[in-house]
Amino acid sequence: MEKFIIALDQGTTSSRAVLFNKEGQIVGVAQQEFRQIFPKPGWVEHDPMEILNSQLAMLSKVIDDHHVTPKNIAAIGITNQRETTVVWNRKTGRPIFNAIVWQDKRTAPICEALKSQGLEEYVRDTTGLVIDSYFSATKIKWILDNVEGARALATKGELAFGTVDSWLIWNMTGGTVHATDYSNASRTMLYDIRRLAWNKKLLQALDIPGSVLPEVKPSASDFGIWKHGDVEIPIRGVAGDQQAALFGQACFTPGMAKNTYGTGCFMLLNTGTNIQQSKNGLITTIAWGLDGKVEYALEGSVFIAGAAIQWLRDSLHIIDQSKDSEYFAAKALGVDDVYVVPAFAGLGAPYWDMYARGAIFGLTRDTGKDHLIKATLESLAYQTKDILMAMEEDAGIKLSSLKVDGGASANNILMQFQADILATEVERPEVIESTAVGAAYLAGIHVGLWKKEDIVNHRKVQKVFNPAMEAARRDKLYRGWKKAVERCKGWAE
Ligand SMILES: Nc1ncnc2c1ncn2[C@@H]1O[C@H](COP(=O)(O)OP(=O)(O)O)[C@@H](O)[C@H]1O
Ligand SMILES: O=P(O)(O)OC[C@H](O)CO
Repeated sequence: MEKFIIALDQGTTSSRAVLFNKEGQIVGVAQQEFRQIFPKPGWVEHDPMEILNSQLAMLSKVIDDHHVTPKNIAAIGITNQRETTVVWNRKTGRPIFNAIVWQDKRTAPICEALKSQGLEEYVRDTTGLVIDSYFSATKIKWILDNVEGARALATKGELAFGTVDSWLIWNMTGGTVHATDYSNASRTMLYDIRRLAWNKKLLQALDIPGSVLPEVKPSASDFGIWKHGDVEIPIRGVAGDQQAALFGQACFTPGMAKNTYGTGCFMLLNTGTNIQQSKNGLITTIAWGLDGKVEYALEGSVFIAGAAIQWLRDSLHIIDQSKDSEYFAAKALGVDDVYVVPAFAGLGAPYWDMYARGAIFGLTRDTGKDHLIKATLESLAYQTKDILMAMEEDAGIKLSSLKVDGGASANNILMQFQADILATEVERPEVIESTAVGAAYLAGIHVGLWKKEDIVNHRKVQKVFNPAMEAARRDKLYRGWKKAVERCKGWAE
């Protein structure tokens, strides 16, 4: 009997369901974008019901489109935009507020209060993170403090918090399972990544009752059953999207790294069972819990990457589709004077500046749309260079090749510029949906369909981009970028 696995990839801008056959090949994809809500400058929200409905619609669509008999689907794996915070009423099942998205900056004052209590080192040691509005903790507090009646309900144990994986699991299991996995828990700024437990001191500091929290499980384990009519499919794999991509790129051993170009850009380096702390502005995160152990990664998180291309499309209306950026940027090749710093949501690693804001530099009378598009694309590569330099210094290694994936890695001009500006080979696999691959394999491994090593055998390289830029030009360009970043810092303070 033909067996399938479905990965649900709930990203920042779209919900995708990806159907894999037993050979680990993608045989179907259903995808739907959903609304980005920007109520105030610096605020970013999603409607949790839109997240849920679009994700379930894509799950049903991929099954229907490919005429798969549901009983042939061995398991579902879930991977998700991380940190994004949903709080819902356990009795009604309804969210009490919109999801506060990872990019949202409204909780910067709560972060400042934590810093002034001298908690920075404690947070780093315990959770592996820096104090920043990026993570879930301060978003939960904001909802409890600002939604009428929320705190009273929370105190009575009637509210549940979840990252998007938990929200989907809760709904798919009819409100019977309130759970997450280690990789997602490690993004809340409430989870002790050494002791593998929720941290009481941080919960107290933020006045968050422990009763709202989900159970934390290994990334390949039993997350309940999706019942839909007479269809029953087990949910057996869960991981945050960036950790899932690390898994999907088969970065199983310490020293292996990948960089995913989605809405943001996230480079993760496997550090095995070693909890490595960064001296250069990176964070420490749980990669996954598998085979009875937890493994860790160093991460460089860039907040705005593909989102900057969407800004060209949706706000400036100078491209119709993201992929058109390649065509227009090609027309401006050789013109290097313009820089776009897309600090629309502050700056993440290695700068961690919640008050930085975006800017365009180097405009002259002849600057046109093509230059702006090229500079925006290049900003993804410059931000990646910032991260790679920090990571190589932290880990004391020199990457010979960077494994890339995610939507924007399809862009050849960007990938060539990436290789040039890093002076490092860039390797793009045939399947750039590594996130979905990772989630599918976590589920497939748990139901015995695959072994970890199968990913290595199934993974194929599609193209290698070799660095071709002269060192002098590369250094000059990167100096320009650093200068531009300096001028964006602290803008909204
Ligand atoms: N050819 C392309 N060139 C540049 N950016 C692209 C291209 N294709 C997609 N993108 C960008 O990549 C992002 C989508 O990638 P995806 O991996 O689906 O992200 P997410 O999981 O965050 O929703 C969007 O922000 C889009 O603007
Ligand atoms: O939506 P993506 O794929 O850019 O991922 C978002 C990250 O998980 C945020 O930490």
